[in-house]
Amino acid sequence: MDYDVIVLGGGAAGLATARGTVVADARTLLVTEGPPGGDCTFTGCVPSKTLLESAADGLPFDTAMARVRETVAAIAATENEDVLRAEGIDVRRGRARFTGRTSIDVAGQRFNAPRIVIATGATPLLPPIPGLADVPALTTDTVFDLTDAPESLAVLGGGAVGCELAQAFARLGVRVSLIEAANRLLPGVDPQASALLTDVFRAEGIDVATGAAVESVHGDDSGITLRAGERTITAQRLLVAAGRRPATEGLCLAAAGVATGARGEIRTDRHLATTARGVFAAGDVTGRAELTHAAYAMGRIAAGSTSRRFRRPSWGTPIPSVVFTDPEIATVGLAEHEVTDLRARVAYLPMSEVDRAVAADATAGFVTLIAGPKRLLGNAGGGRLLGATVVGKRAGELIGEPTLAMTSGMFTGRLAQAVHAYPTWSIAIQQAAAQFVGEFGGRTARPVHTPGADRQR
Ligand SMILES: Cc1cc2nc3c(=O)[nH]c(=O)nc-3n(C[C@H](O)[C@H](O)[C@H](O)COP(=O)(O)OP(=O)(O)OC[C@H]3O[C@@H](n4cnc5c(N)ncnc54)[C@H](O)[C@@H]3O)c2cc1C
Ligand SMILES: NC(=O)c1ccc[n+]([C@@H]2O[C@H](COP(=O)([O-])OP(=O)(O)OC[C@H]3O[C@@H](n4cnc5c(N)ncnc54)[C@H](O)[C@@H]3O)[C@@H](O)[C@H]2O)c1
Repeated sequence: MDYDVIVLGGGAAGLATARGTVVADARTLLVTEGPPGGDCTFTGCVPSKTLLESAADGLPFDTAMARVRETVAAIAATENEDVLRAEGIDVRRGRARFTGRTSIDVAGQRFNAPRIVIATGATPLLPPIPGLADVPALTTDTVFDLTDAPESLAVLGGGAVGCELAQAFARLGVRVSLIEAANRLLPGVDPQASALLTDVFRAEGIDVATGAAVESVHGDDSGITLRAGERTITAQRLLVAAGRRPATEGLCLAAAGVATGARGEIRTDRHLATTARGVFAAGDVTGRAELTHAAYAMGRIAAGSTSRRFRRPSWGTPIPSVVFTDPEIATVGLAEHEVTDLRARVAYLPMSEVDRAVAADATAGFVTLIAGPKRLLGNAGGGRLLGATVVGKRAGELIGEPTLAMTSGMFTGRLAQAVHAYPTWSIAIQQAAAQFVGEFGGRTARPVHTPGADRQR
């Protein structure tokens, strides 16, 4: 065999896999069509967060875009082909396809290895909306190449991409319409977070349409018109942010015996093994959690799975998620509307009761912690944490503590017991957790799904 492990795809998942196998002394080949770094570095997290930061700093559009290009280049330089080769990873640029369970082809050259890890990511999804394929729509693959600000932008899809980029473009002076088919923005998060973000967006001048499934699109370079039920939305440019689909096209998965699921995702077990012996998958292509840190975590598991026969690492650790709007929306585990165990309790704390938020005049937001009984111990010590939602200025930083609590399975009351520095934002977690072991500021944890619970807020 040419190598011990071949990794297909050089995004977060592929890089974590290759770095994990090479330190275990496995001869490792990384084949990647795009440059190492993948979606996160070039068309995802890095450009979008730089654009949001630039917009918050009040930079003009062209300066903001220049900062995006500089930041992408700086981060790409930390993981380029030279860096990887210096770490002992063989890198081959090109598109790979399977020719068998242990062999691949890259531009006519064949490589083989007993273990292959598929980490080819995902690509923007263009929904089958009449007319969409005929208009010059932007996606996240192209939007960061803009050099001039459009006068107006219609954003199709109110998920994480749509919300983050709608706010960034609006703050950069673009007239933005945001159109979401579900009855609220970010349909997966706590409904109160969706409502709060909608209010903030509208106050910033974003035209938010929810419950508005786009049914037809037409237009050209000079303008686009979208129809969603009774509504007609026009804008100079259109950004499609309607989700992503696993990138498996042309991989010839059948040649290796790798099966896919209903959404085109590669089917994997908890060790990230596919249906083909010796072939594993990690990252967005598995459809498990489309996040960089999740892709990284999966890459580490896949690397472990390629080298160990027994006690292979498993997927299942709590994965936090942050939407980097202002305010940020950070979640881990369950939101209240997803809880089914009626023994669970909910602690709610509005940011208006957190002194740092008051001092910063940034009280839009809240913390919700959900805790359930521990095995044999019930709710003693506050039970164990099942989930958290934090909405606020630094929510993305605050979600780390609940994630740690869930990962370690510790008593929720420990979050209240640990002394937090005053006046930090993170004290909000301590104040909320205190509600599980007593009363704090007149608040105690309440049962989930209490009739009229919303009125308590
Ligand atoms: C606008 C935007 C913002 C985002 N913001 C965040 C964020 O703030 N935080 C967060 O956690 N996540 C964010 N994400 C999601 C994050 O970018 C992805 O979850 C992550 O990049 C997935 O990594 P991956 O390694 O699975 O795939 P990718 O990064 O997509 O890497 C796949 C690689 O495989 C290569 N490839 C594909 N097919 C082949 C083939 N046949 N042969 C060889 N190579 C191939 C590709 O060229 C690519 O380099 C964002 C996504 C978008 C679009
Ligand atoms: N900060 C972050 O962590 C971050 C940021 C951006 C993206 N991401 C990841 O990237 C992935 C892709 O994000 P996304 O926002 O594109 O996808 P998404 O699936 O989260 O959201 C797409 C939205 O488009 C809506 N939609 C689909 N068809 C529509 C139609 N015809 N009319 C109106 N609305 C329609 C859907 O209802 C959905 O709410 C996500 O899974 C996310 O995990 C993460």
